[in-house]
Amino acid sequence: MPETLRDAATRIREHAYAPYSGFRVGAALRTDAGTVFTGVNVENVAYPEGTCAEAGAIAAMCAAGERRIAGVFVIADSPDPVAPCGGCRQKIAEFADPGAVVIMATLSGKTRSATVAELLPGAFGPHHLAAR
Ligand SMILES: O=c1ccn([C@H]2C[C@H](O)[C@@H](CO)O2)c(=O)[nH]1
Ligand SMILES: [Zn+2]
Repeated sequence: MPETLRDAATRIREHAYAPYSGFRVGAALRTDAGTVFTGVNVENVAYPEGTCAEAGAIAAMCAAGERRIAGVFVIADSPDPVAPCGGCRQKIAEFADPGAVVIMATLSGKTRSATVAELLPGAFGPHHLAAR
């Protein structure tokens, strides 16, 4: 049986590097072509230099030459389903249709899902640059 996005995100989360927050996050995305890419948060002693799990998965997708996200799964050991930060919402929106679904989950099994448009209403997009 193929690994689900949940399985991939849960497995990769073990590799998160989060010594400062202790909050380990795993992300998995599936592309339009059906490939799965994963990422983890990678913190740094210079705190603002830390990167999110979603950003890692997106970087892996681009490095592999793929560009379209069909769906995202993100998981953490949180009381409520972990929500992508604002920056990650913008990063996901760059490569996903507004209707693409982002599933947010806790290790304990709670989930919530939302479309990209719901996560980032009124998003800044290419149409804002069109007059240039
Ligand atoms: O969706 C999220 C939310 C938070 N974090 C990371 C950033 C930081 O390393 C830690 C605490 O904010 O969790 C992610 O990777 N993805
Ligand atoms: Zn983020």
